[in-house]
Amino acid sequence: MNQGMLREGALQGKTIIVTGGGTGLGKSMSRYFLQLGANVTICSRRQNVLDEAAKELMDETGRSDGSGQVLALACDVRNPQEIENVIAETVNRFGRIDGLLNNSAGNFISPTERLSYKAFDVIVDIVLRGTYYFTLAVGKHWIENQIKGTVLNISTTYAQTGSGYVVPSAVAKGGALIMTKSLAAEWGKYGIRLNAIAPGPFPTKGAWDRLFPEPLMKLMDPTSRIPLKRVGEHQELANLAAYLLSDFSGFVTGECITIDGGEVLMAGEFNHLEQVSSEMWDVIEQTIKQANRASKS
Ligand SMILES: CCCCCCCCCCC/C=C/C(=O)SCCNC(=O)CCNC(=O)[C@H](O)C(C)(C)COP(=O)(O)OP(=O)(O)OC[C@H]1O[C@@H](n2cnc3c(N)ncnc32)[C@H](O)[C@@H]1OP(=O)(O)O
Ligand SMILES: NC(=O)C1=CN([C@@H]2O[C@H](COP(=O)(O)OP(=O)(O)OC[C@H]3O[C@@H](n4cnc5c(N)ncnc54)[C@H](OP(=O)(O)O)[C@@H]3O)[C@@H](O)[C@H]2O)C=CC1
Repeated sequence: MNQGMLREGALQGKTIIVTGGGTGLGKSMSRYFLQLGANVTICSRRQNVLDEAAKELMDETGRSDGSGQVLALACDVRNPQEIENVIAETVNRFGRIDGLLNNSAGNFISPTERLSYKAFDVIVDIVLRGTYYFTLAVGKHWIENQIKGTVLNISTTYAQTGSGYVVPSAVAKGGALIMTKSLAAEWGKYGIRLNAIAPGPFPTKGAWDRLFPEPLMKLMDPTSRIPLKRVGEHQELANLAAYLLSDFSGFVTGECITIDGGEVLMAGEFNHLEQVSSEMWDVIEQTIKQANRASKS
């Protein structure tokens, strides 16, 4: 489904900060927020990437009524001063902040025993510390100014199950998910909501270069493990993100919604039996029935 879900203007008057908004899924979600009338600040480490993305997004979605504007600010989410600068510049430009989308991440696949100490730190610092720092800074701003803001954290399905070969990411995403739920309980009294999305595979250059590189691609088809037999479309994720950042989800908080074509369900012990042919099922059925009869005699 490659279509926008919410009605036109559904995010009009809102300002949303999107970390990692210059590439991949962050850029796709930002595009949809702009189409729905939100002002969006995109931020990440590389100003040139952000500037290019901002131009592309404005060319595609540009509106003449003053809404749907993009601000591109360099910010390393590991640096609290740079985060505070993004908040100040966003308020200065758009007057307010209503939503924070923590989407920035670092990740790569590797057997854990091959990792250095620094390799763990770099991922945990971007994903867990960065998400906490940005949420804390924006949360303080909202509490001080009595704003009922909304945080949306991009998680992963393995934040709940764990996964080998991406241990630093699993640890960091797992921590960020527990932070989402913990703060949803604590800050509910301020009207602040926090939710998360756990996407399955959605092709992006950033993820594919580091998680599904050429040598692996030759070995496996990632869709074979997915009950719906396909990867996600960016608009499908953008629809869910826009809903969770909009007022339509006003009673949803502390939730993590999985959007993965059923991939996590494959943990079920018998799900791999789809490889068994119809003829083989005939044999299996007869064998079981024979055993049933034998147990009655
Ligand atoms: C099997 C089928 C799968 C299909 C695909 C499905 C995917 C679905 C699920 C995925 C869920 C999550 C996805 C994501 O998070 S995608 C996001 C990916 N995007 C990014 O990572 C963007 C930003 N990343 C980066 O900038 C870099 O990758 C990095 C995180 C490494 C940070 O860069 P930086 O320049 O700061 O760091 P260094 O290059 O200096 O590296 C730091 C240490 O890490 C070590 N390192 C780096 N890469 C590897 C590697 N491949 N293996 C082992 N170690 C590595 C590096 O050596 C440094 O350590 P040392 O200084 O001690 O050597
Ligand atoms: N694609 C997929 O299949 C899946 C993705 N996800 C999640 O979706 C999100 C987006 O990933 P995706 O679009 O695929 O990959 P990208 O690599 O395109 O996105 C990662 C973004 O994070 C930014 N970033 C990295 N380090 C920092 C930092 N220190 N400070 C600020 N920004 C930083 C990068 O920008 P820059 O380099 O300029 O700093 C980049 O824009 C991530 O949270 C990822 O974990 C989850 C499940 C599946």
